[in-house]
Amino acid sequence: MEEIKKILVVEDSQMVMKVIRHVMNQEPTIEAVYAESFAEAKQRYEEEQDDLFAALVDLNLPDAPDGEVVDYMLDLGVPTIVLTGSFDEERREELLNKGIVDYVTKEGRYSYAYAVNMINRLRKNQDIKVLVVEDSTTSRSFICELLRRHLFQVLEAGDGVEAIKVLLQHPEVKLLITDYNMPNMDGFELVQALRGKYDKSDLIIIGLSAEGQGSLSAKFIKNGANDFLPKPFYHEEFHCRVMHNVESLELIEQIKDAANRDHLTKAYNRRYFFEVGEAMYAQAKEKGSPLAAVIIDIDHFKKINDTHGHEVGDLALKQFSDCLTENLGRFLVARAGGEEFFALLPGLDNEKAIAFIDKLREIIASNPVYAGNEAVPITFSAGVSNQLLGNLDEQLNMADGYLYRAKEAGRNLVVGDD
Ligand SMILES: Nc1nc2c(ncn2[C@@H]2O[C@H](COP(=O)(O)OP(=O)(O)OP(=O)(O)O)[C@@H](O)[C@H]2O)c(=O)[nH]1
Repeated sequence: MEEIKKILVVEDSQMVMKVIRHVMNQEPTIEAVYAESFAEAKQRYEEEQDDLFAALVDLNLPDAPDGEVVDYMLDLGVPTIVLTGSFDEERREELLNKGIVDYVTKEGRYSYAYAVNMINRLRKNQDIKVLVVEDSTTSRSFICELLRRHLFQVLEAGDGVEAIKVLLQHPEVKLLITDYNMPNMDGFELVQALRGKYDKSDLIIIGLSAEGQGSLSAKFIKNGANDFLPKPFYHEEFHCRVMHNVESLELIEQIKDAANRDHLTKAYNRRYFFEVGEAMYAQAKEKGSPLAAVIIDIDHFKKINDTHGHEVGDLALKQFSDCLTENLGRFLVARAGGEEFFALLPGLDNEKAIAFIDKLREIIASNPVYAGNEAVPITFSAGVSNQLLGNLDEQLNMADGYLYRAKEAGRNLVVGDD
């Protein structure tokens, strides 16, 4: 389950507070702590500081009429979103320069929903790595500061060559922001080099083009960047562009997950298993390297459903699946259907694969599922085949034959080629 993070909301108007509470209550992963005055905000901060990750504060409070609560939060290093009754261009500029995350005018339900969406964004940003590629240290520091303010994990590189090195060390980077004009390898060369390896939906690239170089923007896109941003830009322009691209990537990931993963357990599904597995099979056959195909089937699963109900059955499937995914981490594992799972273990001969799956059998057998306070033991039987006969289907058929023998022999057993 996702960790719940806390946010401090400071607002003196009862009516506004009611709407915010309502919108916040729809967010299961964020818990709000409320304060109605500056004094109360200080108190809440003292109590909750270790769990707080951001604050949403009203600019004008009866005991802090001039935005003192904003300075207080910023001084403590709390990412702060400001709520204000009226839009004031000068004030907005001043606050953004001070280092607030965002500025939201109280204009109705939509603006509170926007603020909560921004809070959610901050929460998710903490897990996203961004690489900033820019040779000018001033400009690089500025961009990095903007990103850090939005809680991204930020990495830096001074040119394209360095960027490629950083990416190799940190393959989990999701967003790359690159300047055009740089020594050794410029922005276009970098984008071209990266697009050979990373798809647009694996790594977002935003190109920056300097003033007076308008045509560079279009060229960035033509070379494979997801987006561009002409310099100089406003804080909000930059953040909106980043947010828009990150949200698109997350949507694509959701679509990929819906296509590739099983709804209940979130493990890969049968379709994905064959898509990736057939390529692994072909590669093993071509290289003559070992590949173990495993079919894992929970024992007497029907009895769990019949005795404890479908909900406990579902819980057992989820726990079982999580345990498989965790222990088979570097291998391909999928829920083939019902209580049956497939796995492919490249690099392991039959003996090693059996030993590996047998260890997993012991782990599962010693981790019961709980139906209330009652421990319900779970065991599985498995068949393991390393015979690369004709295709992956045939290899799985062999493994299925062994699984049948394991069930026949009394279950809670692993059977392989020997
Ligand atoms: N709760 C729950 N049950 C499921 C799900 N998918 C399949 N099942 C149940 O899994 C059970 C599988 O039963 P069987 O194929 O008879 O196998 P078994 O009881 O595990 O017995 P053996 O495999 O012979 O050890 C059926 O009762 C299905 O209804 C699911 O998503 N959730």
